[in-house]
Amino acid sequence: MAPLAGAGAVLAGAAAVALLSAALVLYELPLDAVLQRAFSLHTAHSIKDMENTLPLVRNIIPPQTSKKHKGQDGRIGVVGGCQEYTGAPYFAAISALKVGADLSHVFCTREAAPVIKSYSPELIVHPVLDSPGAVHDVEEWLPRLHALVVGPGLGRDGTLLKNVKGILEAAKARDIPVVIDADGLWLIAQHPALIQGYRKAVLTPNHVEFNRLSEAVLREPGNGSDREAVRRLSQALGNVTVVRKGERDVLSDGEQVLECAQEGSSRRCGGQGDLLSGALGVLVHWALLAGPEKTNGCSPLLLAAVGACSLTRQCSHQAFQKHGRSTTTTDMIAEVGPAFRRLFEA
Ligand SMILES: NC(=O)C1=CN([C@@H]2O[C@H](COP(=O)(O)OP(=O)(O)OC[C@H]3O[C@@H](n4cnc5c(N)ncnc54)[C@H](OP(=O)(O)O)[C@@H]3O)[C@@H](O)[C@H]2O)[C@@H](O)CC1
Ligand SMILES: Nc1ncnc2c1ncn2[C@@H]1O[C@H](COP(=O)(O)OP(=O)(O)OP(=O)(O)O)[C@@H](O)[C@H]1O
Ligand SMILES: [Mg+2]
Repeated sequence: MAPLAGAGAVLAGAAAVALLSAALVLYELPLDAVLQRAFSLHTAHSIKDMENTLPLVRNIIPPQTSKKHKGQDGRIGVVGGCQEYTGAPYFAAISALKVGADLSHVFCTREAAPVIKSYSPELIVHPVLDSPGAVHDVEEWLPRLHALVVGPGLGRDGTLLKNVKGILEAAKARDIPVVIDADGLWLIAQHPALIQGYRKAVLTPNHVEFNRLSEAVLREPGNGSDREAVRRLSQALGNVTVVRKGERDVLSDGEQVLECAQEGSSRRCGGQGDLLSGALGVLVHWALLAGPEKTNGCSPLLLAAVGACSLTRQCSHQAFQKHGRSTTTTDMIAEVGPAFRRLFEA
């Protein structure tokens, strides 16, 4: 059970109010889910403050019918995968499929491709990222993709980062939603203008990545416990959605600040963030497709982020119950289906 869930819980958290100068409302949600919504005084969302968020996430999930064709529920591209890191792009791409995307592509370096292919026949793997024509090669696929997840296992090689810069510019020109994670965030810290004001971007920094971005963009060290810091970073980037992962995930579009404290686990094995970014790729596509009547005026990207954060933590919780200390990200991916059903379809 999440620590703040309690009987009839609709409380104001006084300390948090003081800290945030904001209203903090706790909801008791089904399945022990606790999501806190905290809004800055600069916005007036009092009615929305009272709403639960998970039901809105449920609203954006496309119905499964026999009338659809392959690809309709999502064609996602993951940009990452190099000599050192082949697991991360695999985790992101397979998670996108397990959440419900129909097709999942990986754009990686030549030598990473056979390795990633060998993990799964379900992924479409393009060995293009270190080729001279990388930007052009990926650009050819962009019209067929609904969202890009940029960064898992990318590494920090200068040539690769230059290619990814071009790919990001091409994705923006086509208005394709992008989730930026891991070494993609390293690139953004070097070139914040790349993403400045692009409202279809979500950044998913961990503790270290958040601090690096804060230093680069705000010239201030990120304060890990300060929700305002997440809002400030989002605002400074022109309201790009920021998801700071941690003991609690803090999410902001520069106006609203949400917190996800879904019960996860104490296991901190690598790859959990990659699962989150892949899941988010699909959910961002679904949320944008759903339209305002389904999202009830809430930011679709924030809703998608709430969905991905809750799901990742629920996967962690379920996997840990079965495997304890030996839990790995592969065990969490096996829980995506059951966790999704429990959170969003029960
Ligand atoms: N199987 C695979 O292929 C995987 C590949 N991956 C890929 O690896 C690439 C690099 O990504 P990354 O996240 O390891 O970043 P990086 O800048 O090297 O920092 C790491 C260091 O930061 C610290 N640290 C981290 N969290 C912290 C915290 N909360 N609080 C405090 N400190 C914290 C900690 O340092 P410590 O101080 O413990 O030595 C940690 O060692 C990227 O491409 C990614 O996608 C991963 O996705 C995993 C699975
Ligand atoms: N201290 C914690 N307690 C509970 N859950 C956590 C904690 N830290 C992170 N998480 C959860 O773990 C998941 C991944 O976050 P993390 O900070 O490990 O990302 P990451 O470092 O990018 O992971 P990766 O190893 O994939 O790169 C998120 O769902 C986050 O909510
Ligand atoms: Mg990561």
